[in-house]
Amino acid sequence: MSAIETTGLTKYYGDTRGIDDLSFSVAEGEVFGFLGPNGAGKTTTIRTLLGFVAPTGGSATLLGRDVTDEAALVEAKRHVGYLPSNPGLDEGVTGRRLIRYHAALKGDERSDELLERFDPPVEREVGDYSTGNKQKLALVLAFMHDPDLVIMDEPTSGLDPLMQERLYEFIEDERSRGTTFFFSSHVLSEVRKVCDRVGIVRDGRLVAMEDVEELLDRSGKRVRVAVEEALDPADFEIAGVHDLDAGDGDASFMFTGEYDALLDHLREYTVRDLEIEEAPLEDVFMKFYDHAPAERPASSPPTETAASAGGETDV
Ligand SMILES: Nc1ncnc2c1ncn2[C@@H]1O[C@H](COP(=O)(O)OP(=O)(O)OP(=O)(O)O)[C@@H](O)[C@H]1O
Repeated sequence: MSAIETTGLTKYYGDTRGIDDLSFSVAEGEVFGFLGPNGAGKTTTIRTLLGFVAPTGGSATLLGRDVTDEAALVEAKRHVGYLPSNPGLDEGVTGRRLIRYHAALKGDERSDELLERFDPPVEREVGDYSTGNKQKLALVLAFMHDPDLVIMDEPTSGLDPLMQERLYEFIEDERSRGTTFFFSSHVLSEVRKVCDRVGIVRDGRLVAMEDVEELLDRSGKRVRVAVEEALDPADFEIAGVHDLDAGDGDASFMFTGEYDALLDHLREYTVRDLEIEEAPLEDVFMKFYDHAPAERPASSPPTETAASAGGETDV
């Protein structure tokens, strides 16, 4: 069984396209990153998966249960954690009180451990919390019932670098316990760090689905070389050289060829400096953002009228 499965999932808000014809699956135990520029449809996908808005077309299952079937969705959500991008927490109560409330709703398997890990100031009223502290409390609430699948909408927004690192470590630990993650992001470095696979959405459509390691392997390495001699582009007519920028005594390019051939070639020069590094993720992903073909025109009309949105509640 897939943790998440969508088939032709579509959501229009009136005439405005949210997502169109999304089909993908997330395997159990996988950490899946859902990437795309602003307005691409990431939040709409998450809200549709969680039943906060009804799809206009297509279907989706969470942990094998149809998200448009209310009873099935309630059952699925007992095993699902959700971290919204702006957790709308009740501001007039203490963090401790909210934790107790959530414990009564969905159970509490591990709030003590999570509080130790994320350390939000639980004795204070949530209204006095900083954005980062709200996010820490939201993390405790999202994980306290020990969910099998966790859906997170831009989880690191609002966290300082130290807390971001702590969250990445936590995701790693959870992954080794078999928890499945689906999270949206536009922070490319975090995708590199924690995701097994990424789906890239643009203008409401899925434009790529990639294994992160394979994607980086295929993209090759960035090479920078400085030599004593003057250089021109003809000096780098070697198989596997792309995006060449050759200056007077230095050159930089993407390389997908054989290293031996490159090193043999460089031996003809007096090399002053040589750097070979992983392709910058920005370059790798931007081509999907900018050039990937959309399957249909951006303004194609919905086939059915938008269904009414359900109320948004935490799970
Ligand atoms: N409630 C709504 N009513 C009307 N249009 C909406 C609504 N929510 C989203 N949209 C539209 O749907 C499209 C997808 O928006 P969505 O918020 O899902 O994108 P996103 O990828 O999450 O963007 P961001 O990274 O900026 O959060 C956008 O054109 C947006 O304007």
